[in-house]
Amino acid sequence: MARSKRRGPKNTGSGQSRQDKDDRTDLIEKSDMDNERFKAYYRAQNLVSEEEWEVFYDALKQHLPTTFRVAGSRQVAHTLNQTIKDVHVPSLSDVVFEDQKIPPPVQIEWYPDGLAWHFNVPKKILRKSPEFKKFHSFLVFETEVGNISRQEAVSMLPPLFLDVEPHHRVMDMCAAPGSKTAQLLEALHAQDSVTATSTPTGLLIANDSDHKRTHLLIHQSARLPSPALIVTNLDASIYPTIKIDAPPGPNGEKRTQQLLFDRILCDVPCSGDGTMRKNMGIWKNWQPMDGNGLHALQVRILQRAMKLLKPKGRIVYSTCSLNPVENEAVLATALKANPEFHLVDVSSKLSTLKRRPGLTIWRPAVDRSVNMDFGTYQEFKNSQHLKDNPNSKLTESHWPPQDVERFDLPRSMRIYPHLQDTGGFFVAVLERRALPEAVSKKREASYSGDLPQTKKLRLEEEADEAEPSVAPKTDTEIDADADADAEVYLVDDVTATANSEEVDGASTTMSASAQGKGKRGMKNSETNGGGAFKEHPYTFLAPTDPILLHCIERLSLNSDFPSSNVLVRNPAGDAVRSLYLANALVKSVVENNDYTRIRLSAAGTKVFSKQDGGKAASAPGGETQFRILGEGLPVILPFVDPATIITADLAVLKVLVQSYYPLVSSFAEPFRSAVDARAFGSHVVRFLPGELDGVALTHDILLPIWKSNVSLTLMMDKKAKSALSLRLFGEDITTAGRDLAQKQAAPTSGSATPALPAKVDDYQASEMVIQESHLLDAMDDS
Ligand SMILES: C[S@@+](CC[C@H](N)C(=O)[O-])C[C@H]1O[C@@H](n2cnc3c(N)ncnc32)[C@H](O)[C@@H]1O
Repeated sequence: MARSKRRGPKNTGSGQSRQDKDDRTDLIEKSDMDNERFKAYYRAQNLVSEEEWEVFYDALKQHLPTTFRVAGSRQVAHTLNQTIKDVHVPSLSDVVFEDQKIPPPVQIEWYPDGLAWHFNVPKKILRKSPEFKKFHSFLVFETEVGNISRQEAVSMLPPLFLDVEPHHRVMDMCAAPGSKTAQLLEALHAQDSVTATSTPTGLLIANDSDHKRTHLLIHQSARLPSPALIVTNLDASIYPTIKIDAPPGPNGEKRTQQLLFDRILCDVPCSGDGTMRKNMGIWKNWQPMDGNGLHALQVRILQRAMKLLKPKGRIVYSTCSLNPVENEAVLATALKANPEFHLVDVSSKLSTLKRRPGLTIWRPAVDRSVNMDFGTYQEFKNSQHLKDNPNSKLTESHWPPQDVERFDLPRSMRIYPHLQDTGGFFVAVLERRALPEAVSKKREASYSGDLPQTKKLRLEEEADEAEPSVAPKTDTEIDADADADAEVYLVDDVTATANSEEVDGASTTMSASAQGKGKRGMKNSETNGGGAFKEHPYTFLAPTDPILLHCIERLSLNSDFPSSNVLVRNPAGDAVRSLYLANALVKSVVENNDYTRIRLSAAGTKVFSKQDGGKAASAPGGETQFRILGEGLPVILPFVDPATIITADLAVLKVLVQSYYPLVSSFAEPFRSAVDARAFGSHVVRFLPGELDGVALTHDILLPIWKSNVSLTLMMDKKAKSALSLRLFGEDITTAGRDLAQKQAAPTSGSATPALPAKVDDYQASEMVIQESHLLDAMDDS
């Protein structure tokens, strides 16, 4: 959604605290949910028939149901979904609150495999009904660990239409805060199992021009650690060319080629009026010029995506706006300029999704008073209105083109709130035609050495050669822009999104080049907060690096471990603290590009970390210890020698969940001897399916532990531990959970004593507790 600072609702996405939510100033009475300009504008656009208008308008005023998606790998998701169906739904089916029967959650009909749910229960009931309170805790904890994603139903659509596969090269151009990025990552990792992640051969670049929001994106994506993920912080409308390795030249010389994408998501900044049911401030502030002002940026982002796409590739363009100027008008302009693209008929996909076809007739409003007098741009151009308002930024592109029929705009999809009780949304799927055979052959020849090696081929230019495009900027021009901007990035404290300018009264985004040149009265009220771009460099360790070899040996990784794909991020390029794993394609991107120009915020995923603090940091012999990170384990697991994995049962898991540092001697055999025989440091335990006191573990769970001299620690952060406890034992039996329950039961009793004393061995407890924070807030931006 658009991030207007001047008006409209504050983005209520991730990062907002409960306190903030309670303090919301955009919550308004139903009687105030009315806006004459909105009515006049959209009635005239004929979004729905006259008879349907009232139902449509009334639906915008209704409380939006809570929706969530069961995330994670396919198997984990199905297991958790079954728990919701078999345990939670039955327990919520007979809830009566203040004499009213409260309906349980139901599955969203159109979402594949029934993995998305919605329920409409007021907050008061979530807080007071014991059954819903329990369900709510379950949702909060599972969201925390990444198994559930709270996301608006309609916001789940774009990734579904993108059809991502594990080998795809995927770009999410406007990705923060990242709910759709998470879906795309899941699709890349579709081959993951319950216990281990696959390493996709493709990659996902998640980009956002807002520096702070990019970091939110990194944080969110830690829930699905992936060696295939890159995060960048760039203006998508001038996204630079990314280079990767090409097959070597005839004499073995190194060559590069442009990275072109199979799939691109353009979930562009927009006026966001489809989110009115959630962002109620829009009722007060809506005016038609918001969409007019964003149109040009939306076109530029879509056209840049078109330039970055492979032949036969697919783009999904989406907004949470109802405005045709931000939707069909953008498509028509971009399709006209790029005739090698067409809209795909996706009417048979998600067949139960109720949708309306894209419009072919619309009229922009030319001022705030919703003046819609001009049916064509020509009329507007010759009008007295334009003579009186010579600074109007409205262009031909805001109106339907004369040959509108040729773009198949009805193939795009409009989702209205009254159709299936959701927010409003717009989605379109675009495809690029395949290259003519002659060009494909020429390209292949270029890599097998048939062409002079001096002819460094730009694949993008070849595609253009085959199918001349009338795009407004060439790649070379865009590259030149980006080059010019690179210097600016390093000296100016600015971000693209943060610096809004007024275009016909609308808040919109300046291009990075406009920012750099200090054009047009830039407001700099919100900056990237971090000054110049200050990310550390990325250095791949040599496979012979002693610390890397030490990690491989101590953690018993097999020879398949891609030790040449391990990178570190510090000025010296040494393995001092954290080690990250990237797949081959991510490595190729990192190694072939200039990061004074490309603001690279993250690459790959953190897998090992130095064990911190005092004596715990080094083994009794004094050697430095690295540990497998909890979130890194699924990535590393395929390479861990199975013989080194310790097996245990549910009883062991219960003790490890209940207390921080149980003594090795407190465990029953055979686990005690198995652990006793192990060295000081990081190990992996496989908890086998079984039953304990009526609790069933239905599939293997693999978790990292740390063994010190006499005790063990489960290496999970507190919240992940609580989520596991709730899922397995139906209650939070962790020390933190018990403390909290005690405090809640006796709020005035002062210091709460844990029901089970935590056993602390000779190494300091504080050194052993891992404080890997996760964002509490769910990702609920659309
Ligand atoms: C609709 S939101 C994206 C929501 C996101 N796709 C999700 O599902 O969580 C639009 C995003 O575009 C970003 N943005 C605005 N202008 C941009 C630009 N020129 N280039 C890249 N990102 C931009 C904003 O910071 C915002 O995060």
